[in-house]
Amino acid sequence: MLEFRDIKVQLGSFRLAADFSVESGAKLAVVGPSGAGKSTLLAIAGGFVEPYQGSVVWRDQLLDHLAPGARPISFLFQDNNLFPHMDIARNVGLGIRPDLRLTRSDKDRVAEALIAVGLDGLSDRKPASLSGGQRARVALARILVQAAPVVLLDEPFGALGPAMRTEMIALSREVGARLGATMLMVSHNLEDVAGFADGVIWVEDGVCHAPRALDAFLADPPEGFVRYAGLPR
Ligand SMILES: Nc1ncnc2c1ncn2[C@@H]1O[C@H](COP(=O)(O)OP(=O)(O)OP(=O)(O)O)[C@@H](O)[C@H]1O
Repeated sequence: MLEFRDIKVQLGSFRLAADFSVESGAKLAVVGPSGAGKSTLLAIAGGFVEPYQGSVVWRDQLLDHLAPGARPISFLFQDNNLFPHMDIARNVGLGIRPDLRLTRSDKDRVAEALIAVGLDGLSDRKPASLSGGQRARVALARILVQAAPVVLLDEPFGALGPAMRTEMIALSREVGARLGATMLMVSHNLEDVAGFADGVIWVEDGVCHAPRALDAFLADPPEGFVRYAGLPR
């Protein structure tokens, strides 16, 4: 279980509270108006934003004093975080060892991950020579080799067209299933949310609300979501 235990943060005049837990293996969408604090919630879990109160807990272990790199968490951002001067295999290998001193078995893992995301045969290419969708696959291959039990995705496929986004959402779920990972994805795209998530964390007015099952959330959404999504009342 991933717990946000009575968390409170303040960034300038912006305040955010979170007090709930996420079941292991859950796939949740983090949804809310622009500026509500969705990215901030992920940053709290990742250790990039420090709460002035409360704790982040993973499987009963307090993460508060761990640096971001020491937490059991992988991140996927829209820019995919790829290094332009390194080929695809090295970009993925960084997920195993940042100094890239890869053993034979590490290299095998990289090759397997590239096959799993559909990039077999492209390991020597540089990111600039790939399409946006292929770059997203590289980032997902890195998530696979990192094998962290928690994966946080912040509007990861916002720059892709609709069909490619749908494909990448499905692949993300597949990657998550292979790892048995707990996943939180920030998205403004309700089709992506429906394709990805079993549940929703609604963020509004300084509060990250406890996850609710997607069906229950959509059947009885908060008033703010009705406005946000432009749903008929
Ligand atoms: N380092 C910071 N210092 C001051 N304010 C900050 C800082 N980081 C974020 N904020 C503020 O916190 C609020 C929440 O930002 P956040 O990026 O979490 O929102 P979001 O819901 O992810 O928005 P969007 O959907 O537009 O990406 C915003 O008002 C933002 O300006």
